[in-house]
Parts: sequence; C-alpha cells; structure tokens
Amino acid sequence: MTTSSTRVDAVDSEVGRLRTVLLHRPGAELQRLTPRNNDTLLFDGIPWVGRAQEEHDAFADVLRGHQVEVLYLADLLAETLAVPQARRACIDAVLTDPRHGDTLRAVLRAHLDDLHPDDLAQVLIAGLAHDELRGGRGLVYDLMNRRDFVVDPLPNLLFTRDSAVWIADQVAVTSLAMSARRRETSLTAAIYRHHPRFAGTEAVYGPDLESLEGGDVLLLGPGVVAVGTGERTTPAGVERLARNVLGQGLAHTVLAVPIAQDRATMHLDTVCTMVDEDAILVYPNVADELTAVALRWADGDLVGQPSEPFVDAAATALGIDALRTIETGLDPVTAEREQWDDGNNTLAIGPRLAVAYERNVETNARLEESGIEVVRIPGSELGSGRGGPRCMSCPVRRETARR
Ligand SMILES: NC(=O)NCCC[C@H](N)C(=O)O
Repeated sequence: MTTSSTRVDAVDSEVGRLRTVLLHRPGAELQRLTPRNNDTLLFDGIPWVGRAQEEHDAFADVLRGHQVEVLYLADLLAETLAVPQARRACIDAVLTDPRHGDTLRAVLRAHLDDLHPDDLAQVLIAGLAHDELRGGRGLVYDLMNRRDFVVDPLPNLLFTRDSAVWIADQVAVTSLAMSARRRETSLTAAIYRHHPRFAGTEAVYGPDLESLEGGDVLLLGPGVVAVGTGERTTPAGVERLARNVLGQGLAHTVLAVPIAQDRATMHLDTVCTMVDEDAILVYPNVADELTAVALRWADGDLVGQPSEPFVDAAATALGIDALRTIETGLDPVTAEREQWDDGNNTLAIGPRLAVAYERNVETNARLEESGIEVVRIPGSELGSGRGGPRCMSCPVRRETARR
C-alpha cells in the first residue's frame, strides 16, 4: 500500500504541469453492457472491451511517458477496503437500493461482508448479477429477471473526472445526478477519506449535497473556477460549491455558466477545455451564446455580478486582456461531429500540450495551428461512453500555473 508523504496534492488550473492523475482502467463492468441496458447505463453503444482496455492503456502510457504518476482507482479501492469503516460505508451505499427489500438485503449484506477486499472491490465496480449471488432467496430475488443485477455495475467509473475534482488542496467529492452513476461517489469518498495516500485531505464538497459533477468544473486559473450548469449540475449545486470554495478562500471567483440540457453538452467540458493559460478550445456552435455570472465573496455572503459573455467574464477574473479561443472543427457540421466525439474534451499535460482523441482530425489540426502540441490517442471504443481524455482523468497534483 502506498503511504502519505510530504507531497502536496493540489490543483489550481487545467494546464499546470500534470504530476499525478487518477484513472480507472475499464474492466468487467463494461462486459455488463447489453442493448437492453446501455441507455440506462449511459453508454451510446456496446464497447469491445479488450480494445477499450488497449486504448486506455495507451492513454496511461502517454501520461507516464510525460512523467505523470498514474494512480488506478481499482487499486486504491481494494487497499481502502482493508479499512473497516470504508468497507462498511461502501457496503451500506449498495444496500440503500430500495429495490432489494429486507430479505434480499440481508442475504446480500452477508455475501458482501464475507468478501476479501479485492473481491469486494470487484463487486462494487462490476456489480453482481442475479446468478452470482450465493444463497440468493426471498420474493424479490425469486421474481427478479435472471439477467438483472442485484448490484448494478458502474461502467462510467472510467470517467474519473466526474466523481471527484480537486480544487486547490481540497477534494470535492461530487453529487452525481444520474441514478446509474450515483454510487460511484461512495467509492471515491471512501478512497479520499480512508486511503493513507490521502491522509489529511479535506473535502470541500460531499455526495449528499446538491447535484454537482466534476465534468462541469473547470479551474480556469489560480483562484478562478468555472462551473457549468445544465443536464448534470444544478444551479443549486453551483451555488453550494461557490459558497464552500469562496467561503474557505480556495478561489476568489466562481463563474456559473449555463449550458444546454442536452446529452451532447452534458458537462461544460464537453464544449470547452483549457489548452493554455490564456486559451480555450471551444465548440463554435455554442461559443457565442455562453454566458457567465461571476460569483464572489463579500461580507460573509455570495455576491453575483450581472451576466456577461463567458470569455469576457473569464478574462476579467483571470486578470488578462482576452481569452484566446480555438474552435472545434472547420465548419458547423464537422464541429458538431467532432464535438460529439469528444473533440473538445482534451486533457492538458502542461501549457500548450494536450492529449486528444486521434479521430478528431480537424480539431486537432486547428489546435496545432494555434501552437498547441497534440498527443493523439485512439478512442474508438472508449468514446462509446461519451467521454474523452479530460473526462477519463482526475488530476490530483499539478504544478502551480504561472498566473
Ligand atoms: N465529463 C464528462 O463529460 N464525462 C463523460 C461522462 C459520460 C457518461 N457516459 C455519462 O453520461 O455520465
């Protein structure tokens, strides 16, 4: 087990040199996807799992090749589950499912209580099918469809950005909006609370609060946090995060950014990501309409400024003349296709150095024309979950950006 040390985990921008990142290599939970359940489980297709793993390994290799420490969620979880309190919290989260009823719940608790931490981690991630439950009995169990799950799998765990996000030296364990994903945060909360690697880490947000997803949270620069509000993060979630972050002095400005309540734009990071300290890659079909309300802290309360164009509000908050914008694609149709395929969803390893899916040819060319080095990774199978390099990574430590 890795132990805590003097290293300081903290993130204050999207582009500071990336030092440590949390990933989840997709596994058995993706094998659970079928045409019957893929919509409910928020996948747009049935991925070829072996190829998805190869693509994910290529992503991790690129990061390691750039001297980034890669932590794997499944390893941390198995280690965390050696701690009795963590184990209890993760099992309790499974047993809150109202579909179980008392008899099945009791059988399931006994089954989970018996598992070795490694096997428990596996069940918490990949779920438990009807026939995998030893000694299953009772009305609920007997009437269940044999192909259904007693514990639902978490195929979206791969999108580690959403279930927790670092803001300065604190972690925000989020409150996921979609029922298919809600249990993910019981795992991230347990890891950050109980794993020795994160001993002493404070949490600025928790899973019982208003809906907030990490894909909506962009650290535009030190002290400036943009939060999208749309399909996943509610205005109340932005307000709560702003209260906590500004109230504790972790930032001076939170920008609330309304986005369309559509699947294609489910998070702010599906329409824009930072690629340099003063540059964003943005989906042109929405760029002109993006607005922001700047929230600041004054006299112990939140104060909102009048709404203004997002790029202007961002530049003011960052203290720069203008935010450079680089647009997805070449024309509205290419932009729409490449935005859907996560062309906007880049992960910066450092200023002007971004990881992107290779398939978004036009967008990547535009980035390079604008002086951004692009490290291309394959994503044909990973993309069926509708997420790109940014969604698939939770930076834990970045060097402080210059600004
Ligand atoms: N930050 C992101 O945009 N994450 C992608 C999440 C995709 C996942 N299938 C979901 O619908 O939540």
